[in-house]
Order: sequence, then C-alpha cells, then structure tokens
Amino acid sequence: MEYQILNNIEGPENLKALSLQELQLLAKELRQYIIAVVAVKEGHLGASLGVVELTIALHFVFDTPRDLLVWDVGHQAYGHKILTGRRKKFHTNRQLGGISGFPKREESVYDAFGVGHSSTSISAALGMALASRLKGDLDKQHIAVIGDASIASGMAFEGLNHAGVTNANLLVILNDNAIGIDPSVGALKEYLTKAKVGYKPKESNIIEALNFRYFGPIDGHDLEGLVSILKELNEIKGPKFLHVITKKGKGLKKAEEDQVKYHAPGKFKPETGELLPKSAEGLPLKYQDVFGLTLVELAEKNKNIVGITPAMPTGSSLKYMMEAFPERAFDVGIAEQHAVTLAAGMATQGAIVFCNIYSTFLQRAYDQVIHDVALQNLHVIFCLDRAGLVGEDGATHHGLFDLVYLRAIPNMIVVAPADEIELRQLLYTAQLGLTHPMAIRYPRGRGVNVNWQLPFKALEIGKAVCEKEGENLAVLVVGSIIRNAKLALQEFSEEIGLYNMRFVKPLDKTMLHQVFKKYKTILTIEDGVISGGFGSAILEFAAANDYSLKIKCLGIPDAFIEHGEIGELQEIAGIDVKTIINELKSLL
Ligand SMILES: Cc1ncc(C[n+]2csc(CCOP(=O)(O)OP(=O)(O)O)c2C)c(N)n1
Ligand SMILES: CC(=O)[C@@H](O)[C@H](O)COP(=O)(O)O
Ligand SMILES: [Mg+2]
Repeated sequence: MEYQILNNIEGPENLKALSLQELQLLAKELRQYIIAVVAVKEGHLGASLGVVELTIALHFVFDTPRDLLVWDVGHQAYGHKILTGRRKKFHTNRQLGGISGFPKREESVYDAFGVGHSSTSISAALGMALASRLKGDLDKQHIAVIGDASIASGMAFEGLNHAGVTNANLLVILNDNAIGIDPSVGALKEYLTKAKVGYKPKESNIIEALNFRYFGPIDGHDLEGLVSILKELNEIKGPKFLHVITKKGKGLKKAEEDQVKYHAPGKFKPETGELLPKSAEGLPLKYQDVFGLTLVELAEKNKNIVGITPAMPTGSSLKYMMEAFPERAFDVGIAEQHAVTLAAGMATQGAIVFCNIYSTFLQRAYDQVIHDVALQNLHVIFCLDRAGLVGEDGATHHGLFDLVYLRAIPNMIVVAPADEIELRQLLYTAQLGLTHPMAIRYPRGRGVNVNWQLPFKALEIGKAVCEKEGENLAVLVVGSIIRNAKLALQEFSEEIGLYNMRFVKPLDKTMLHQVFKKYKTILTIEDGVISGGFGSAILEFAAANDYSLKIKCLGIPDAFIEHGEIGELQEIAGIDVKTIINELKSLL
C-alpha cells in the first residue's frame, strides 16, 4: 500500500492543513501501517487499531505537545507514536534499542506521561492541570484517554473523585470498546453498556454526579463527529468527560472477531490477519498453563479452593478454572488492591485462595499484602506470574522487585520454583493446610519439561535441594534462572557445587550451614534486583552467623532494564550463561 498522506506526516503540525477527506485517508493509511509493522514485528494490535480516528482527531484539534495528552496503559498509542515523529522508527517497536511499546517521556515531548500499568491517566492529567493552573496557564488542555476496563480501577475513581471538585482544565475521554484484554467485567461495565443503547437518564448519570460535564456516547470511528465534539470541548473549561464508543481491532476482520487473541497476536499475515502457525508440538508447556491446569486438578479434589485474577484470565490461565468452576473463580477487573483484600476476606472464612497476579502488578497492592493478608497471617496463596525479565514489554512490566518486597514482610513464605514441575508441586503443597501466606513466583514463557503432569508430591517448606556437590565454589540459585547456571556449569568439572535454594523465605538454614562450612566461595544468582533480594538474604545469613566467606551476588543491578528479547536483557543485567561462566572463572 502507498502511504500518500502518512509519509508526509512528521508531526501533528502536518495534520492541521488536511481536509476531512484527507484525514479520513490518513486514518486508512495509519491503520494499514500499524497492521503492516505489527504483523512482522509483533506487539499490541487491537487497541491501537481501535483508536486510529480518535488519535488523529486529538492531534488535529489540540495543540500537542503544548496541550498535554496522556494515554492510559499506553498499549493503544502506536498511532500516536507514528503521528508524532516516530513513523520511521516504528519498525523498531519493543526491540532492544528501539522505541518503547508504551509512551515514555524520554522518548518524545509528545509522550506527556510514562505509562504501562493501567488507570494512572486521570490522576496524572489532573496533576498536570492543577500545576498549569498554579503557573497561571489557564488555556491549556489536559487530556486523559482511558479504556473501559482501566476506568473501573480504583485509581481511576480516585482521580475522578478529586477532579470533580477542582475546576481543573481536564478532559477525560473514555474509549469504550467493552473489552480489556478479556471481556470487561463489573457493574460499571453494565452501566456503560446501557448508556450505549441510549439509556441516559441525566439525573442518574454517574459521571455528572461527580461534577464532570458529560458528552456522548459518540461513535469513535466517525472522524468528522470526533473533530467537531473535540473542538467544542476545547473551548470548555473545567472537568469534562467524553464517552467514545470504538471497536477493538477495527479494520482487520479477524482482529474484530477475536479481540482477545488479537490484543497481542504475535506474527500474522497483514493482508488477512491470519496468524502465522507457531507449532508448540514437542515443546514444554507455558508456566501459566501449568498453573491454570494444575489449579483445576486441585479444585476438583478440594471444594474450598478459589481462584482470583485482576483482569488477566487469559494471561494467567485462570480461565481454565473459570470455565470448569465458574462460581469459584473470579475475574475482578483491573483491581489488584481489591483482589488481594478480597482474597484475605475469603481466607478468613476458610477458603483456600489462589490469587494470581503478574509480579509487576502486585506492586500496586503492597499495602494490602502487608496489612490485610500478612499482618493477620491469612493463608492466601499469591501466584506471581511474569516474574523476572518479561522481554519486549520492558521496564514497566518486568517482575524484578517481588523477592525484595515480599521477603521484607513477616509471616510470608516466598518461593521461586526452578521449573514448572516444581511449580506444580508447590501449588499442591500450598493448599495442604499451611497457616501462612505464601508467594510463588514464576516466569513468563515455557518451562523446560515436556512431562510436567507428574503425580502430586508435597515439597517441604524452606527446604533447598543440592543439585550437585562441589569442592571450592558453591552456586546458590533461586527460580528458573537456574537453567542458566546449569548451562554455565557444563563448562566446568567437579569443583563447583550447585544448590537450588527454592525458598527465599524461610531460607534452608541447615543447608546453608553445610554450604558455608564446606566451600571457600559462594556465588548467588537471581532474576530479580540484587539490592535486598535473595543474594542479600544470603549475605545477611553470613553476617548473622559470623561466616567470612567470599560471596558474590548476581542479579539485576540498580537500574531500570529496558525492552528487548529476554536473552538480550539477561546479558545486559549480567545473568546470562556467558557472564555466569566468566564470573565462575574469576572466582575459582
Ligand atoms: C495495573 C495493571 N493491571 C493489569 C494490566 C494489564 N492490562 C493491560 S491492558 C489491559 C486491559 C485494558 O483494557 P482497556 O482499558 O479497556 O483498554 P483497551 O485494551 O480496550 O484499549 C490490562 C488488564 C496493566 N497494564 N496494569
Ligand atoms: C499492555 C499490557 O499490560 C498487557 O497487554 C501485557 O503486555 C500482557 O503481557 P503478557 O503478554 O505477558 O500477558
Ligand atoms: Mg477496552
């Protein structure tokens, strides 16, 4: 396809002179360009396709970057990136050294706020609006574009609640496509669905009740209508709310028909949307599926088992339990804080709750983990998927802090299985009448064993495994990064011992005393931040017991790690096989 208009767009200033007809052609080309690049380079697709017209209309009407535009989550901002000077770089999206898959302040002045985690846009845009007012800048617009799943999160409500009493120059645009990654849930979603079909009793408009002027719902693919209403809104001061109806995946039939799959579909044929076959035959299962399928097995045997996910049934594979036991598995929407306290409440009543949250998203519910779960020593089982480096989603999504923030909490058991079989056995162990909260963290992607469905066997809490005895040097590892350690050790003979420590808390002190008495040097390896993590726990153990061995810790250094392939990022962080080999050589 030729990009007659798009090829001449170096920034939003080039949009201003275009006619409506040209803007409509631009929408077609922009959509086509996103499809062409994402088909080959992968990434988030459906969300960006759905906001093509909205993106063009926003940059056409508003004076960006002077007017400040905040995209919630940011996975829908590909069109925004392309129109704001990154068209030629778009093919590097999410690759090492390339542009980020999410808006990022250091990447462009048009990216008013860095995003990745949901529901921050209203607070951020409100903050900007209040700051503008303090500076006397009263004409500037501050715009938050937020999806129907993201607006149902607590943070978004908090922002709306505050904005409604501020008179700030804030425009909240609800991009309502009735779906998150999975179908949206909750009473607000039901309300919005009714609003779409014309049920709009003014006196009970939830948005107007919060002191916003409400506009809509309008068709988010009608460029002319969008331009017209945005021009009107640009003249209105104070908090205002525009309800826009769009279709996720718009313009690619298959993406419209299977919106869950095409949220981030992997490679596909750009002409048809047909997914390129990816054979999984003979490959180990993904960790998430081992979690999901094992949970169903356990739930079949134990009726007290309950599952919770905050808006990630597909990504976490809790969907299997939702299908098998719909009354015992809950998708609570993007509500990590609620998910944790809900789990705590259930646990007080004897439910055995598996609360599955991506490691990075549990950060949002830290107080709930401490105050509602751990302080009351409730038996909630946190299953933290996507722990460690996640790859192309980058800094916002890596699960690198969990070992640190969980290890610090009294009563918590913190464990990182070495592979998916250990994950299965830990899930089994976790529901056997433990009296503490427990966090099981495991990585994105596939495991290492084809036969994962071994008979259930309880693993002793706080017990490490000696994989291999050595002579001078012991390598202590937690989690699936042990794979790199095993590969590295193939380069050496008998002198190096290898220990799968499994538990970060409680540590296997008996094993550690043996190790510290036997070896001269210790190397710890983890795929989390070094400061305060597993290696730190070993250093603390050594100090507490007056051991003066040489201890070296490998893990993620004190810096945010960008996006790229996991192997590339491991190299940057210094936890790849080659770096481990070099470390071992220098320690021997
Ligand atoms: C705090 C947090 N939890 C979960 C996610 C994972 N996530 C990314 S996009 C998304 C769905 C967003 O849906 P919506 O806001 O409706 O936007 P759409 O994809 O429909 O454009 C979810 C759950 C996240 N980014 N942040
Ligand atoms: C935008 C977002 O937060 C999600 O779409 C995330 O990218 C999902 O990650 P996984 O692909 O690991 O499920
Ligand atoms: Mg949505």
